Amino acid sequence: MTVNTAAAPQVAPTTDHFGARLARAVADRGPLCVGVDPHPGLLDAWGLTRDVAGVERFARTVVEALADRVAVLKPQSAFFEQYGSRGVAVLEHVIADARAAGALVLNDVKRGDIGSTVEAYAAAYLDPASPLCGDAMTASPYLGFGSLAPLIDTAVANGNGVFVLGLTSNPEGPQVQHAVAADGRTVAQTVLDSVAAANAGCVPEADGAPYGPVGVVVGATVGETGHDLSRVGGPFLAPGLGAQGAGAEDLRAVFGDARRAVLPSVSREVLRAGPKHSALRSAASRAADDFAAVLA
Ligand SMILES: O=c1ccn([C@@H]2O[C@H](COP(=O)(O)O)[C@@H](O)[C@H]2O)c(=O)[nH]1
Repeated sequence: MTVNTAAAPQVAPTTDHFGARLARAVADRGPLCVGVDPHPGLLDAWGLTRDVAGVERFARTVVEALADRVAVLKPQSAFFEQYGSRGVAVLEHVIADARAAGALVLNDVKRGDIGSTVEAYAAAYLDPASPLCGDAMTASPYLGFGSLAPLIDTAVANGNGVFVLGLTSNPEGPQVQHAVAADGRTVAQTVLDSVAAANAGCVPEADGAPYGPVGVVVGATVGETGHDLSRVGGPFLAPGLGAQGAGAEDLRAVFGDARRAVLPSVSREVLRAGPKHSALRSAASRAADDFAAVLA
């Protein structure tokens, strides 16, 4: 199936769509997304070694503590890739174990390239034949939104999702994302509008899914930017909470009425409570309560 990102992709009728799975997970568990980011500093703090064994112990602990209770786990691929093939093998287990325990897995890989290469990324992260396949992945639209068509196509065909970088949480983001394109829109607004077009018609009424398969990353740190978030039709991933300085109230300022579709995402804020399962669970539960008051 070929997806024209300017028009609505055809939805495979027999698939359990990402939007429907996400809606169920959020209804059962709340919208919190917790990152699995085995930072070297966190390995030290947990008394683990800075090697693949330490990363494996760390990631296994996070999955054991949280995969049966949070809606989404988001492994940060970079922290696994830095250990080469053995690190990637750990990531494969994290994905399988987290999904088996009921969490949706969002692979934070931020991939983007020319379309023919993007096809291979789609096969790696969105096709169930791959051991790295999760429920969704992050993607960079800065080779042009249309270059992501193979990702969206593969996601839709397999009932998975893609989260496209829109307004990232880092201070350097606005240099590119706030730049004004020839038609007067910012680069970020063109991304938001392209996501809206890709999602249009992709919300299968029968599933009652409130989300299309294409989400957007909008950092909780970005403040009121004047971008129109109202027509996206997919979920928002909101990193930048906790360690990067944003708090629950920032979600209201950044997302306004769109905040009901937000998945607040925290990594270090929860992970530094470890390694005890009970402490990780308490930290995740505190964060969830904090955000719920604003997102309800
Ligand atoms: O705009 C973005 C996109 C992705 N991230 C990723 O989220 C986590 C944030 O970690 P914290 O410890 O909660 O700061 C990390 O994996 C980033 O690569 C982001 O921060 N901002």
